[in-house]
Amino acid sequence: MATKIPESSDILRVERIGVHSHIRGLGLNEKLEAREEAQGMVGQKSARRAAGIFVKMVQAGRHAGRAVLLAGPPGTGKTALALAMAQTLGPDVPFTSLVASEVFSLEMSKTEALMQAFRKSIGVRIREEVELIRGEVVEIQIDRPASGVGPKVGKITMKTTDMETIYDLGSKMIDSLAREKISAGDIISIDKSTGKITKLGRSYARARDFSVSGTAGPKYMACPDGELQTRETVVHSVNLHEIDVINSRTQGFLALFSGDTGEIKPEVREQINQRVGDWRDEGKAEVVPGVLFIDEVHMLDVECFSFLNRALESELAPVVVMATNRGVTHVRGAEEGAVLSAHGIPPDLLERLVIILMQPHSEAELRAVLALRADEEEVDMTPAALDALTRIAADTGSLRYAAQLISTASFAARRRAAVGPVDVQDVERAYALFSDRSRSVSYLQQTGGAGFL
Ligand SMILES: Nc1ncnc2c1ncn2[C@@H]1O[C@H](COP(=O)(O)OP(=O)(O)OP(=O)(O)O)[C@@H](O)[C@H]1O
Repeated sequence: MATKIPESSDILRVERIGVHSHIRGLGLNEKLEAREEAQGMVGQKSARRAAGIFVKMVQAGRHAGRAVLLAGPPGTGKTALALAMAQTLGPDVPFTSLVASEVFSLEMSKTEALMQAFRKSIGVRIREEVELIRGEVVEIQIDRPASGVGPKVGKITMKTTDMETIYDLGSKMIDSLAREKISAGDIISIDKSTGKITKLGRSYARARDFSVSGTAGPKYMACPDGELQTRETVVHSVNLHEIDVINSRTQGFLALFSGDTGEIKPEVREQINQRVGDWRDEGKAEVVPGVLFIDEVHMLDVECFSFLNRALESELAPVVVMATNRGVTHVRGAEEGAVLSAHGIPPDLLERLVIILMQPHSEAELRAVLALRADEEEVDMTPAALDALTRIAADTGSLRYAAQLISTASFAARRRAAVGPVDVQDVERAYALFSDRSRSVSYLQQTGGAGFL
């Protein structure tokens, strides 16, 4: 089987991490101690340190068979911490986030859903050697056929500071050059095997041609030196699931766009594992474990837990980070009369878990997180407005709710044509417009709405 590699630019990655976009890592120093605020993380110092130590174990390849359980009340930043672990592992490391109940609602078996989530969380860096022609365009000459019909032909002259060469052009290359609007003075690279043309910039020698001020001009650069033909190693970062889907006859890569990948045959996965293993042995690819975050893990059932137990042992396993806010509860799907278990997780899986406790945020921490979010959303706020938001976060017990009010308050400020930063009145307006959970529940209770609370 000739294994196809998906091109990362072709693939739509839908990651639900917009609200966590300010997080860039665990914010630890060289001794793995947490700084008060760093890389977008605030507080949770002992949890961050513990997560950092686990990441070190992963980097040393010593995490097989183990997983992390983050235990703490809602809104303590469990997702944020799991994402920070992924980012500490590397910039192109996959992060997959899943709420346990999702595995029951997809149009596939729950173990297949988990398997796909596992494979989405394993990154493969594929190295490819490409031959390039890179230099400055001296001249493009296009010859129309004398008869007026038939394909166009032409020549392109390219140079570096050390050499100059003329290459023949076929009609396809002529079209690509026209499409990319390549002209003399441009610095380009051409992939020899695919013919892909990339415009890198424009030669300094041509800087005078574009002296019109106020227009966003091209990027000027020096004419390259050395040989025109060079070899370069490019790295494609993909995940195992993407390779599975693209090589699965019944799915094809279009399924990656719709997300409707259906079930994938075990034989396809076995072949991919084999092929990726070969690439790894040949030094062509590197397998990098990413992070699979499973929120509300107590919602999984025994069948899912036994799948996890087995999958954690496999050679290709991501870092599994589970989260729960439950104490002792029943394991779902266990036989009648089954014993209660800590966090609703069966004891055999519990034994494999490293448990990290998450503490509720202090007011100062809530304020710091909200300030980071305002910064991230490029919303300027007065200190008093930030204080008001902090109070809302503390009183409603929902940092997420308070964070959501940032953009609404900013909108309110624009509506009143405010010239300065977002102020308390805008926060109040946003708070009045959009209810938090406890206000909406008490409203429904007062008006006779049905409820289970
Ligand atoms: N310790 C933290 N440092 C930085 N940002 C945080 C921290 N904790 C939470 N946040 C951010 O605060 C916002 C609200 O988070 P929320 O409390 O919903 O976090 P979460 O990670 O989804 O929590 P949980 O999974 O525990 O419910 C998010 O943008 C999140 O990234």
